Amino acid sequence: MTADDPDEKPGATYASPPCFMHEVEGLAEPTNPADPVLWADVRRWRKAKRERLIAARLEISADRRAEMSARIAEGIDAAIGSPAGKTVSLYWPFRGEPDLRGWMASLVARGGRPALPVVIEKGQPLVFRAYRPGDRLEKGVWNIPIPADGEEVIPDVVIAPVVGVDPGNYRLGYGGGFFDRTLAALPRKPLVIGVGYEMQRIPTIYPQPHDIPMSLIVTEAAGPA
Ligand SMILES: Nc1nc2c(c(=O)[nH]1)N(C=O)[C@@H](CNc1ccc(C(=O)N[C@@H](CCC(=O)O)C(=O)O)cc1)CN2
Ligand SMILES: Nc1ncnc2c1ncn2[C@@H]1O[C@H](COP(=O)(O)OP(=O)(O)OP(=O)(O)O)[C@@H](O)[C@H]1O
Repeated sequence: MTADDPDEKPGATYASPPCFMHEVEGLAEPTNPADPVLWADVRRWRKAKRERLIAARLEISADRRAEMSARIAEGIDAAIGSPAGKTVSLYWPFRGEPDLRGWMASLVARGGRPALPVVIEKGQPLVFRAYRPGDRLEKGVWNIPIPADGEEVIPDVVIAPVVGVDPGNYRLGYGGGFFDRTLAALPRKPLVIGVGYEMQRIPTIYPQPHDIPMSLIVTEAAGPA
């Protein structure tokens, strides 16, 4: 492995990696939150991994992304069955995420209740607002469109777009910690479906104590796993 290896592990960019880093790889237990040095390494590694994964995702053609989004929508249907009466949080796609807005319309047609996540404040949990295609949107944090008027709801199902995902169903997101913080704070845990492309699967995100695994993952290749 060289310092340029895209799969380098945390610390690998140093001439002398911190001596404990070899213990991280393959570690089944969450690492120690009280160890700030280790977390600093993981955070640095995640930032670099995130950037590479987002760049790779944006290189996929829009047509191919649309095809994969359609397969993912089928996989979600297979996973949740009838959505009638269920509140399902989706997301407004950005940075090449699967576009499930067509599926959102079919959700409404089948009696489901879509919602979108809203960042109220950095460092705080997300809230979810009811949203149906055509409802008024406004610009939220990072310019992500959010429902302007929707009532606040608690979702039964949360569809979470991943930047990366590992075999333990741990999600690498954009680095705000929003989904983890939100799941930790919700009164009842929803079914959390991570969605992404096969190319976003990675061997580990180096899960930390704050990382909450998703219930299942749906990609273009396979249904629920
Ligand atoms: N489409 C979509 N909407 C979503 C999410 C998502 O993952 N996808 N979210 C899921 O959580 C929330 C937004 N989360 C975000 C978290 C961080 C950044 C962001 O730009 N972060 C900085 C770095 C932050 C840091 O490292 O401290 C950046 O990339 O420059 C953007 C959105 C709610 N809405
Ligand atoms: N339940 C929580 N309580 C307090 N802080 C948290 C919680 N969950 C995550 N965080 C903090 O959020 C920050 C970012 O976490 P992480 O790298 O896991 O983000 P992410 O999952 O990639 O981002 P996102 O969910 O926004 O897409 C970390 O500093 C972490 O400590």
